[in-house]
Amino acid sequence: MLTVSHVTRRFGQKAAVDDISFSIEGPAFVGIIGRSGAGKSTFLRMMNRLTEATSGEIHVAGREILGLQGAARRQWQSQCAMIFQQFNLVPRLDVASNVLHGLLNRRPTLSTLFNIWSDADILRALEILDRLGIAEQAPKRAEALSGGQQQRVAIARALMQDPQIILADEPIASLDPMNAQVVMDTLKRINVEDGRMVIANLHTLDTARRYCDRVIGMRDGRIVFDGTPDQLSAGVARDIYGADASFNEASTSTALPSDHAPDRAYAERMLA
Ligand SMILES: Nc1ncnc2c1ncn2[C@@H]1O[C@H](COP(=O)(O)OP(=O)(O)OP(=O)(O)O)[C@@H](O)[C@H]1O
Repeated sequence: MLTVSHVTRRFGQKAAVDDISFSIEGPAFVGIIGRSGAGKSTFLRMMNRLTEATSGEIHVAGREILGLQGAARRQWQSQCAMIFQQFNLVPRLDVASNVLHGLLNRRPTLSTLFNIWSDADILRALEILDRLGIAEQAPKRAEALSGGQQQRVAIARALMQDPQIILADEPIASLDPMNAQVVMDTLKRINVEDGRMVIANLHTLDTARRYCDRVIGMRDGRIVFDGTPDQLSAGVARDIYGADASFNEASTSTALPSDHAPDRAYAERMLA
């Protein structure tokens, strides 16, 4: 269904994503892991056409999507909804309107600007909120909700687009563990119940292991691991995060050697 072929994105001399290729069959839940700067966000943003690729092709259901322009590009963007770490809601707007903004690419700008929605659209937004367990929040301003609730609103907005693929860029990085679990459970439900592909950049290994069918590890713009969660051994994780052999997932920062401290501290956080 999805084939990524030799995709590269350069910023000046630096390749943020460096000639990556992989395929995904069917509605899998795929996690992308890697240290900060590995190229995870750049890849998701290229898929969604928020960032242009320097070279390469991405085929989805036989259609090349990196070359799409104008209306076709916007249509693709609504078929592959994006969820961000910082939710990207309109804070002062009520929850239901935020969800309805998922239709942005599918209707005239003026209607969106003046918040004019059909009864059918409003009903659908409320049904989605109900499905995600936050229907009672519909009239509240988005900014009044907890982080976990806001991320569920962002997922509801994504579902409003009825996307084939959901791209989630560090969807739980700003959440406490309990809210993180609710959000990941929600994404998993959507993946399993609706058959929508989910590709999520994740910052903790245990989340990748728990929720993903497949994990892709990136380092310096390249894919250095592509396998199932049970193939993701501590040694493989060390390679991905650039930590040395003294490293293990249960280690604490005090157990780490002090040279290259920032890198190790980062790797430790990832491995925790
Ligand atoms: N717009 C840009 N201009 C210049 N360099 C960029 C730009 N966007 C990303 N980069 C660089 O590309 C590399 C990959 O960044 P990217 O954000 O994709 O990594 P990441 O794995 O998502 O990291 P993080 O987890 O911190 O978001 C980094 O070196 C980053 O500085």
